[in-house]
Amino acid sequence: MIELSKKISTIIGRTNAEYGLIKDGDRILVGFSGGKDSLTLIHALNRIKKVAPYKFDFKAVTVTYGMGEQIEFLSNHCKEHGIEHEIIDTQIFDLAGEKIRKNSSFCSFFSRMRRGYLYTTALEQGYNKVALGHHLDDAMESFFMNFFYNGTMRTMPPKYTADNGLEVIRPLIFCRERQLRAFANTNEIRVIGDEACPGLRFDVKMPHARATTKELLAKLEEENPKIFVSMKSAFSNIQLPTFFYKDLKDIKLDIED
Ligand SMILES: Nc1ncnc2c1ncn2[C@@H]1O[C@H](COP(=O)(O)OP(=O)(O)OP(=O)(O)O)[C@@H](O)[C@H]1O
Repeated sequence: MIELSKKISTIIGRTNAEYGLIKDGDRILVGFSGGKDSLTLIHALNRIKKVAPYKFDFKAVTVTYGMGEQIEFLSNHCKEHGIEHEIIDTQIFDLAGEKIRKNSSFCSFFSRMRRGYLYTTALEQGYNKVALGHHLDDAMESFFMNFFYNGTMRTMPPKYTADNGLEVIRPLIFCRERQLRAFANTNEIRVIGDEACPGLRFDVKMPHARATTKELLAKLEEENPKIFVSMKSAFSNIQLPTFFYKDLKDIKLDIED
């Protein structure tokens, strides 16, 4: 029996209600890497499916990169818990070797390619939503990485509509990473960790921006335990006219990288 903490259930329930993430009749394709985040996501959706007054379907989909990944245990895990699972085998890894220039960001390359496969599968199989396992730490790290290194202020919305019409939802966006780690540990479920990151197999320097940003935020949180509460509320309290725009019409509205 899977134990999902009251805290996680409450946060996801509230996010779902406030942002209208899951609706009656939805068919949701869930990106399931096998990591602790998307693992929590599939179990949270399984729980909601059992108790919600509305009906929806979901399927966990794992994209492999053609690196000889051994992930049958993920299918077994899903089967054990009555969760539909599909593995999409790709050759993204080979393609990456040709496409990625030394020191360019392979993380975003893999993420874009993977998203392409998830979208195509969702559209081909009649799913209307794609769910991803990003959490609050991801949103904050992404914001500060963009702010410090890419000269832009952007993060990850709980819900948006992609150009192809699919709605992308992030039910865990207000959960803290440590809560998701605790979920996997408490339930003693085998997860795939950072060692599976395809970037580790390339002869290039790993990008340090994420690690540096993570450390910085952890240090700041030690000094100010409420920092994530403040950052979270700042994300829906943006005072645009106080920035350096000559004309607010210049604001870009693209959501995806
Ligand atoms: N190989 C994959 N196949 C399908 N979906 C994936 C895959 N890798 C990542 N995703 C989806 O994209 C989300 C964000 O990916 P990212 O690589 O940032 O994962 P993460 O922060 O390590 O999370 P997780 O613990 O779920 O792996 C994941 O939570 C998952 O929903």
